[in-house]
Amino acid sequence: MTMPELNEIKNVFYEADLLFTQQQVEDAISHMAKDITDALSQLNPVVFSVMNGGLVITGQLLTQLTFPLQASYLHATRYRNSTSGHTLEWKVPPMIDFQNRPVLIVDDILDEGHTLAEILEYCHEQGASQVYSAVLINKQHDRKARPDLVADFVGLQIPDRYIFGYGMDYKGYWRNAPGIYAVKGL
Ligand SMILES: O=P(O)(O)OC[C@H]1O[C@H](OP(=O)(O)OP(=O)(O)O)[C@H](O)[C@@H]1O
Ligand SMILES: Nc1nc2[nH]cnc2c(=O)[nH]1
Repeated sequence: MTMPELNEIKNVFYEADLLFTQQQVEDAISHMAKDITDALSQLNPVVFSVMNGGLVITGQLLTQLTFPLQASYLHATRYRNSTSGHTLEWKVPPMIDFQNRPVLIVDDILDEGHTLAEILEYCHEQGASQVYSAVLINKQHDRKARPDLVADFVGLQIPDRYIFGYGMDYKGYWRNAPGIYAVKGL
């Protein structure tokens, strides 16, 4: 990336609106961990992180889930480093066999929900006994892939803005931002 583009990346961070601080996000993740523990601690689940965005939330959740589980990842993407969605592309399918076992899919954001809906359907088709979903962020608007599409465990609600931080990117950058930020004007 050339310098002017890197300047754009820096400016996006400095001009963004902070929607949730690091402390608020950490509190939300702890609440999710408690609810997930109540629901799944006796079920020996397989937990799949949806790469790339699920990386940070999954890492922080896992150390608060102190019961037997197996953790792995899958990689499905719809946005490909841009700010609008395309068709879902499977880059890495799940690599742990979850036949007749409960599955928990962990992702950063439920926006229109096409990504999550396709992953959940795939897990049902492949023989999971139950399929649960956890997202750090639910984006509030009326463009969901299905009107009834909600995740089982949700950390925070946001308005209809394009956000980054805590695993979510702006043009491939700022997944490392320590809070939830909305891009100015988006
Ligand atoms: O609800 P939707 O409208 O389907 O969007 C949500 C998905 O979009 C992002 O992934 P993206 O495809 O950008 O890949 P990434 O995880 O590598 O950022 C995010 O991590 C979710 O998986
Ligand atoms: N980074 C990021 N990825 C998304 N994928 C779907 N919605 C969003 C969003 O608001 N931000």
